[in-house]
Amino acid sequence: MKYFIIINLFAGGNNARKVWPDIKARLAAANVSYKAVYTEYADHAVELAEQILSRIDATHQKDAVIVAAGGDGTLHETLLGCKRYYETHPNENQVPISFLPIGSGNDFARGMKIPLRWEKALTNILNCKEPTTINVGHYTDLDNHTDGFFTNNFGIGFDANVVHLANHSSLKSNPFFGKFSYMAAILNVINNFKGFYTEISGTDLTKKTFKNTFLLTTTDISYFGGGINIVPTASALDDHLDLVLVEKPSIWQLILFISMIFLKRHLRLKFIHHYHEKQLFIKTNGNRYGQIDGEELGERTYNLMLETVKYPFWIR
Ligand SMILES: Nc1ncnc2c1ncn2[C@@H]1O[C@H](COP(=O)(O)OP(=O)(O)OP(=O)(O)O)[C@@H](O)[C@H]1O
Repeated sequence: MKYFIIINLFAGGNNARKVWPDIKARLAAANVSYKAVYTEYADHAVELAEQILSRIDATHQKDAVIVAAGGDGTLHETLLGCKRYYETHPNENQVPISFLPIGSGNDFARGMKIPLRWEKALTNILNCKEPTTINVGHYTDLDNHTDGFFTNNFGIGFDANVVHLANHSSLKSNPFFGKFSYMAAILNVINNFKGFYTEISGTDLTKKTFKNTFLLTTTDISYFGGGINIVPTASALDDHLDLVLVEKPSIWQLILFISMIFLKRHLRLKFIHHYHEKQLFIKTNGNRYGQIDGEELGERTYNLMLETVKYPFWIR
């Protein structure tokens, strides 16, 4: 096999930069044929994946693997680049994507049971013999006719507000307080969050409306937010998506919600709604923050159709 590695050295708060020399040494020791390319700016992995695919000739498409080495954001961008390439080259064999989790959250690795230690994850990649087809998330914005993909989740509301605030917090770049930026953002959002109106419907779900939505996450895997087991039964191996909608809780309900997450019983709470659907429609009012696979989407309104589409992965 020939491995094309897209590495984000900034992933995991520079963890990737620290472990990369060891990864290269391991690849050299195992006499692995690979080519590494480095992301130089945000979204660069999209372009790098497209460039790699455009340079692999037809005879080598069956022996090639693209490895996203970094966090969930690097994997997200790599998938987007591959999907965009095959939109214009639909008759080519799809080169599988693999994931070496050396980022911070690594939710995709948790969800797909990819070892979180890079040594083990790399061994699995090198021992893998065939691709596994995964059902990744696909969304279409019904207002402006754009679309995109996600390996993990598409969140509107609480989680997206936290990602936004933490990313723009002055604490984040502080060497000592940086690690508290998410905690500070969570407390801030809990204090100031205003619930929003949502309409949802699905393949087997007639329209439901909620006046005071707090968290609205469509997930393809069981984890979100860097290790929170939001839907323990969710799986990217089936062709369904799971939607979790939390109505704005009181402080006591919030404490109950958090405690029940640890017991994996939070989906039974009456202010939490869980749907497992092949296709979902989501409409919200007013400008709201969104996040996809932990990457900020900015503030906007949403009129979405979500479903899964298939892509080969090189993971087991
Ligand atoms: N050279 C670069 N300079 C600045 N940002 C970069 C660069 N390369 C990649 N990025 C951006 O870094 C961001 C975070 O990357 P990534 O998600 O891989 O790591 P992480 O945030 O540590 O991990 P996780 O998402 O699993 O928590 C992505 O938005 C990506 O676009």
